[in-house]
Amino acid sequence: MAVQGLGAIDQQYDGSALRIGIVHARWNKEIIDALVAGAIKKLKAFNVKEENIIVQSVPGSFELPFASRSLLKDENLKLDAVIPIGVLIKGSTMHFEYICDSVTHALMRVQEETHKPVIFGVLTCLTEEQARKRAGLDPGMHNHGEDWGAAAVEMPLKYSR
Ligand SMILES: Nc1c(NC[C@H](O)[C@H](O)[C@H](O)CO)[nH]c(=O)[nH]c1=O
Ligand SMILES: CC(=O)[C@@H](O)COP(=O)(O)O
Repeated sequence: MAVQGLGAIDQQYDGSALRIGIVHARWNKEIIDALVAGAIKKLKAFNVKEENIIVQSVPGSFELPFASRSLLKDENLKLDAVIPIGVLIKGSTMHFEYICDSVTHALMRVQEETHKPVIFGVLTCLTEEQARKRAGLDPGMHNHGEDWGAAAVEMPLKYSR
């Protein structure tokens, strides 16, 4: 079993001045909703204000890079980081592999182009069971959305402000 969860938090972070975007896909809604809730729960635990958490949705994970870049470049939003959230579950074709690979690389490019943290919130699962466990919907693992919320606070406070 892979080591679970973030490494221990290395210092106390105060996210009260941060503005964080969450953009989520609409595929696999029950799992997505749990991951988004986990991310928001952790953002608030780090004092990020509810009004400073901007949540939007896109059709699927393939649209996450475009939306993430648009949110980060939106001068009206003034986001410090974005958490793209998607759940990709292997089907019967190679569609899964191509989306996983392209979205992963595209999200990294958004980070490099915008110089703002893009937290990797995409589950790339072979089964629905794997995805449900990683959203905390079934026992055995924690809600990975909480990890992503914590990372979205740490990174801009450490590197972007
Ligand atoms: N199969 C999954 C998809 N597929 C849809 C694509 O992400 C994209 O929206 C479509 O190809 C139009 O461009 N998306 C997920 O998020 N999860 C899946 O399991
Ligand atoms: C991740 C996907 O695109 C996948 O769920 C689509 O299923 P299929 O490969 O059977 O078309």
